[in-house]
Amino acid sequence: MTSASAAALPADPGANTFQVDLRGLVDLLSHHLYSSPRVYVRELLQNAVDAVTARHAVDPQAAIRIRLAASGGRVTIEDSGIGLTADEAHSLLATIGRSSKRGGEHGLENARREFLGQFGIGLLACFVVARRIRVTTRSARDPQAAPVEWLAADDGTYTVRELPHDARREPGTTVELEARPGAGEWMAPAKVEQLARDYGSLLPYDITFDDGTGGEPRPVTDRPAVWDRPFPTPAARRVALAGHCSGLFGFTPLDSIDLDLPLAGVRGVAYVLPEPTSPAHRSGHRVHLKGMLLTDRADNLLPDWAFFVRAVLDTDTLRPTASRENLYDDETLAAVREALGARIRAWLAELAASDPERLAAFLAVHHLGVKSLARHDPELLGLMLPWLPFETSDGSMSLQEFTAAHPEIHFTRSVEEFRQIAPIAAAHGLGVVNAGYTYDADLLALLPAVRPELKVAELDAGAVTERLDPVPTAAELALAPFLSTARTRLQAQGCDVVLRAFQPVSVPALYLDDRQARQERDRTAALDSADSLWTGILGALRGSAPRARLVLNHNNPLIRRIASLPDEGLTGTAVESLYGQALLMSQRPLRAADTALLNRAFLGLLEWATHPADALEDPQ
Ligand SMILES: Nc1ncnc2c1ncn2[C@@H]1O[C@H](COP(=O)(O)OP(=O)(O)OP(=O)(O)O)[C@@H](O)[C@H]1O
Repeated sequence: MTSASAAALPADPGANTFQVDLRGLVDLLSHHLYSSPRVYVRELLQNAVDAVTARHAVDPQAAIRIRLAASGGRVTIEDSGIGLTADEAHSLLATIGRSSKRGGEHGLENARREFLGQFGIGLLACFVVARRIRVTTRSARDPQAAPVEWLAADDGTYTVRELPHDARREPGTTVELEARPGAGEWMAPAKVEQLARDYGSLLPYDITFDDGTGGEPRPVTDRPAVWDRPFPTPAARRVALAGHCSGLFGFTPLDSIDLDLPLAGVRGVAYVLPEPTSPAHRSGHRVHLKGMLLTDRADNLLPDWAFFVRAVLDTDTLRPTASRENLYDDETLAAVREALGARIRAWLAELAASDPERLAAFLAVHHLGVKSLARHDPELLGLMLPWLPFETSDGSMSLQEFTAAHPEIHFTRSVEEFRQIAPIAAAHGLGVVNAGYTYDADLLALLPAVRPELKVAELDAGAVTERLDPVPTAAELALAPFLSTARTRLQAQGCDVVLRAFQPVSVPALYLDDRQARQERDRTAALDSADSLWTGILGALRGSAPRARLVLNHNNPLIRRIASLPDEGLTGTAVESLYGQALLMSQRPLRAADTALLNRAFLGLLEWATHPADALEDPQ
């Protein structure tokens, strides 16, 4: 019996060798490196595939055979690969971190190009589920070498012994695992077959599975990948891809996008999700590395904006992390990510040019994703302008349609502001776009870069007031005393009062302001609570910016009645109430002064309404 740690002899006889506690190491792997014991099936398949690849390089005529079997708490995998001599078994199988696949002039690079394994820890993964591993092997490189049996236990001990020549006549390797107590479920035939298919369906050699019931072995591999299969028509291909997607991801895709980057050795497909999904949601993509499934949860494969697809692909250039469960985030991955993003973007452009109906169906679900993408891509925005929906004062439509009627676009920054102003602005011929939704303000800001003839401006109080019909001079003159009372009353709120006639008649007053007016209000509020130094500075800044305005609607009967009230005190209270109501409708935040005014006006009206009738009569 030999200790695993003793296999690596120190170069200097005086030096000591690290001791490895195999159980501790296996615990570390199973709890901190691998996400699940299931990876042992992948490691077995991977070693068999690599062994066959190595055999093929020295003996291209050799028959290729990889057979996986499971029954009675044991899993066996047999390959017609390169095999091992007794010395190799000592040195490679029992030395953690040693791999034959990094040999040669270009070491690691070589391993990555030709083989799936490279780290020299794969076999250890089997100890996560097995208490004993038995390898019987015969070398193809050294036909004179006897077959070898390597037997290892999870306490870190192993034996190597040579077998008689007829114990194994053909080169190749058989690895047999015996389940650890409690790990039997991972070696149940159905589980092993399912895992083998999941990991190995695209591996480059035919692999079979035998469940030990005496039936025909079943294929594990299913090649070529669906995206590489020939189909009689594009429609037949579409149907096959849709079926593949629902089997793999559980949804029927809206469409599929071929992901083909020959230079980067990437082939695959991105399936468009049929339901809207949050931009914050990161889809898990399935990545195969030289056929072997690396992960079904890759979240760094596509640009963030491509959250509306789930991809499955096979690549031979990207690198795995040591757990072999994710992609190593290096420059190659960044370049591939960008190129895949460009591919998805090109698909969008093709759709816009050739199949508007499908594009419309896609945008009905995923316009948010496309908007997010177009924010940084004026060309794409230009391309999508006829299609991307916006909420406007003329209804939901594309900006292209909207600008045909309104070469000057006014937009509101909040949904509330839009709800309040848009119907009134629209009734007076002003085109307003609601930029309160995600990304819309960014897109409007980018619009002039795409269509320089368009004017885009934030909706301001002045622009709206200008569009509302002025009141005839005679009427305005007659109401001058009322307007003067109203202005005096709202002076302290920093609000002007104007009289206009507008639709709808039911709205008595409109509270309008714009960003500058808001800033001015905030400055005044700060002034009220500032100490004397700041009072001076803030005070010096005050006054030049436009103020908010309360636009009273001369068409509204209530306004006309209030304007002709004989009692100046009651008129003031009514004006304050109108201001408060319009302010509430605008959903602007209330300052302390506004809350005080609302309180005062409300109580004043209650006071008036509940006053005894005789008290209303002239005390004279
Ligand atoms: N079926 C096999 N046939 C021939 N040699 C094998 C076989 N399985 C393992 N080996 C040898 O044992 C070595 C160690 O295997 P192990 O699975 O631990 O690591 P690896 O495959 O080299 O790298 P990784 O940790 O990335 O999987 C391999 O490099 C290979 O030389």
